[in-house]
Amino acid sequence: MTVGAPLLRLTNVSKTYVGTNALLNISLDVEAGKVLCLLGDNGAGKSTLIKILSGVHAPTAGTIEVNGEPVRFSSPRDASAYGIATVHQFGGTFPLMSVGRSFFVGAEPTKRWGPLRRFDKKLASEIAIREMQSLGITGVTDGRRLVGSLSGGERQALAIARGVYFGASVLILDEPTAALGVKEATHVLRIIMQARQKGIAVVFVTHNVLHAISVGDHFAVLIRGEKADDFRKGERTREQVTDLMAGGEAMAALEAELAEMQAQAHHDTT
Ligand SMILES: Nc1ncnc2c1ncn2[C@@H]1O[C@H](COP(=O)(O)OP(=O)(O)OP(=O)(O)O)[C@@H](O)[C@H]1O
Repeated sequence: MTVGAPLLRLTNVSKTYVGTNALLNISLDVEAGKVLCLLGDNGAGKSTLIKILSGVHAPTAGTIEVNGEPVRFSSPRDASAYGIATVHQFGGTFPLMSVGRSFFVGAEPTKRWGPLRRFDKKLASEIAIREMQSLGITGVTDGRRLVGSLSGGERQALAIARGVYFGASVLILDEPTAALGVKEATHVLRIIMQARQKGIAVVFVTHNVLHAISVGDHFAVLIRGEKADDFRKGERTREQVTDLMAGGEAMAALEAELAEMQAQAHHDTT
């Protein structure tokens, strides 16, 4: 471990699929107790970056360091052994599993598994419910409920609670607020802040500028696989970020076209 090194550092990371440069020379630092927002429109390379960080894909070029030490993740298990937990968009894919069981599924038996020598459903349920409640989710009181019966926000909370409980130092959240209503999204944003307060590094992947700005400390904007901007809280306005993501010129062209259509409609009715 190198003193002062960021928890996770990417240097000039690129990923090429056949015929596509999905990522080109991405350098990023992920710091403990901070929220790094990864912004980008469809196809910008966000999922590819998540796959690299979570050990699903190896980069074609570039280096990854954890606490200053170069690493190579050859599987998601490798990344998780380094404390990197990834929460996918719908908070996990076990709709027919109980909340209690899904909380412990795939967990490393050596870590917090100790008291559960054989799977103890009652205890697993109690722990899952307690951990969700500690993140302010009070609507789920029975760990026997099926994951599929939880709301989108509750599923996200369950997956985040699980990451926190099993000692993640980096939580990667893939579009955690995308499918949620305003109230639930707000709750998930609050949970992100709680994880940050616990000293966890959060990588919040989103295309929602408002959500990003409300919780982010550090921001990177991806456009067609390249890092188009990298800034800290307060250094850009919401409009500046939205314009950059939408591609300023494309937006101006659309506005001009809409104005013309409106003028035409006005002309037709008079
Ligand atoms: N397995 C693959 N093979 C070939 N090209 C791929 C593959 N996966 C992604 N790509 C391409 O790489 C580019 C980046 O895709 P990626 O899925 O990382 O973007 P994204 O920002 O996550 O988009 P979205 O928000 O739509 O999921 C796109 O042009 C995509 O078509």
